[in-house]
Amino acid sequence: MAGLHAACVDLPSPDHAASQAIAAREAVLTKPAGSLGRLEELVAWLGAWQGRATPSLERVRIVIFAGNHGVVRQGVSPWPASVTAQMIGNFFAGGAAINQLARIADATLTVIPMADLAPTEDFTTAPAMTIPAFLDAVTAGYAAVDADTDLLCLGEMGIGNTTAAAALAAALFGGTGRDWAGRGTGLDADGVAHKAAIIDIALAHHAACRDDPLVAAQTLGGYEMAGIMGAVLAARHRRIPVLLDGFVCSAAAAPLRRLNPTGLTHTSLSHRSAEAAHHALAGFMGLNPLLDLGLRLGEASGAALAVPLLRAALACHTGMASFADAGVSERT
Ligand SMILES: Cc1cc2ncn([C@H]3O[C@H](COP(=O)(O)O)[C@@H](O)[C@H]3O)c2cc1C
Ligand SMILES: O=C(O)c1cccnc1
Repeated sequence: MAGLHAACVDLPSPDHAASQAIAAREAVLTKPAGSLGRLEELVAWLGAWQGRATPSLERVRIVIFAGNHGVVRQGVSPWPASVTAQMIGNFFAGGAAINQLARIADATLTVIPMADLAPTEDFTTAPAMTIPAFLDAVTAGYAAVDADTDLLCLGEMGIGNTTAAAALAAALFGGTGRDWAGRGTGLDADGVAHKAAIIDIALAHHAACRDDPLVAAQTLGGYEMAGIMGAVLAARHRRIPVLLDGFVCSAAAAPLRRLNPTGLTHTSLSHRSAEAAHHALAGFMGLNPLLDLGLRLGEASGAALAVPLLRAALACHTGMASFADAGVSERT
């Protein structure tokens, strides 16, 4: 854990020369200054992390980490844990939402089943993972990042993982089950109240884990969430920009932000999930979602949907004429 902790604290910075070159070009394009709003910021962000004055979106990769959760036996999801493996089959067959969105995004899709889909321990009674199993999952996530990537989109599949994400968010940012539990895949109000109570039992049982973000992730997270954290860390070390998906993906990355206030500056939050606590979580993490479409799916769907937006931002930046080239008068 000490080695991982050090790796999470010691992080490279963005390439300011690249973002300055992008800002300089942006200033002479045929539009009022700043009129493309966040699209302009996105291009500067891509370039700063890629270390290129002309960012590229040739190699966009989507990676979904999948894992199972012992806490499902507490009745926190309306769906059986078997759906995790069945959906992996669906991903490979091309039948899931993410398959369609990956095609639209012109991105490769990789699905990584974690720990042979063995469930974590039920965290109401024991830590979700042992420390070695947690570190193995983080390492597997780290290794899943191809250095030859222009943009990494992350997502997850794991029945029960909105409960793990809520518990982890509570441990990292405070509050109780009621603050963080949401409907997930379709719980009713009674179901959400039960889920909140289960989270409170876990928080009481593992009170000490609140002091250490990595221990919180090991105790309350899951294998696929540890994989996401490892992938976000690898992307930072390799200076690859990352699009995070929804509530679960955000919670999985959150320990990096708690360990280093700049730990997620190479990430962008693709969307605000309909999972109620995502708005608060994004606020604690200093992330401002790009899209707000009422999605509550996970499986990297929001991240994939934001890729065409980034492509649009980049097309404007690279394709627009300057005032001088187009013969358009500049502001008086
Ligand atoms: C068919 C199906 C496809 C999914 N794709 C993503 N999820 C999403 O729902 C799960 C989390 O919700 P909860 O905590 O309520 O179980 C995760 O697998 C997440 O990726 C799905 C869920 C289902 C049922
Ligand atoms: O936003 C998410 O990550 C999410 C929401 C509901 C179900 N699964 C995932």
